[in-house]
Amino acid sequence: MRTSAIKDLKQQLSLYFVAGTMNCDSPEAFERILLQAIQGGVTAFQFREKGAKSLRGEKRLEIANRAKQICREHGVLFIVNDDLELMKSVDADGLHVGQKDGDLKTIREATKGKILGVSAHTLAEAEDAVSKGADYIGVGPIYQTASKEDAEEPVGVARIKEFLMNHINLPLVGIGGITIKNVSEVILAGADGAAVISALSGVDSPEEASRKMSKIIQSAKRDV
Ligand SMILES: Cc1ncc(COP(=O)(O)OP(=O)(O)O)c(N)n1
Ligand SMILES: Cc1nc(C(=O)O)sc1CCOP(=O)(O)O
Ligand SMILES: [Mg+2]
Repeated sequence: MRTSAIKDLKQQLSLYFVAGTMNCDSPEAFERILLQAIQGGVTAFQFREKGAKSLRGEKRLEIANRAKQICREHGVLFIVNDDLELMKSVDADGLHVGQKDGDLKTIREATKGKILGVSAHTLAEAEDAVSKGADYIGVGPIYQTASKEDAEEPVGVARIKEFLMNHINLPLVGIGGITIKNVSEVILAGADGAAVISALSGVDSPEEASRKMSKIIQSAKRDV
């Protein structure tokens, strides 16, 4: 990736909303929440339709297409979680994979021309992701999270600082337990963005929460 493209991606990942219909009361609520969160300032969205209550088949494809449409209309990056075939079917901007989602070299080959995000919990995983051509890294869980059943132990913002001290220069996105109250700490530690599920999907006003979070992130970025 060119330096200017990395800089653009760092900005585009500032407030990264991750969600699926199972994080909301219904598919209709999912669309409404996504739109409101975008209106408040979300800059990237990851379609993570996963787990027991998630949609399958045609319905899943339909909702993914609608979410992509909403993102495109508002200039928001649209990333698909885990599912390469779905990413291709909806022509998303990219794919996000974790350490257990397959061989990274093969996934990189299959996502040429798309943004590839990779989760890293340790420095060794981050270095591996860099060497295999990831475009950004999701680091976490920064704090305790209730949104992911198989989450690792929290690593704290120290892990972000460790990556930076060891010259991991890709865009870094913190994830896991990030809220309005602690997001500034994540950005001040050096992350380029914050990825959240419950802070935007589990609130009365996703627009207001998103607006507040977005302001805090932009202001913390000026202080780094
Ligand atoms: C931005 C971002 N960072 C990390 C993750 C977690 O990915 P993974 O470890 O593959 O877990 P699942 O989300 O697939 O359950 C993410 N999704 N997004
Ligand atoms: C999807 C996901 N991945 C994580 C990781 O550590 O890789 S933590 C997480 C859940 C984030 O949800 P919330 O913002 O509600 O804590
Ligand atoms: Mg995954």
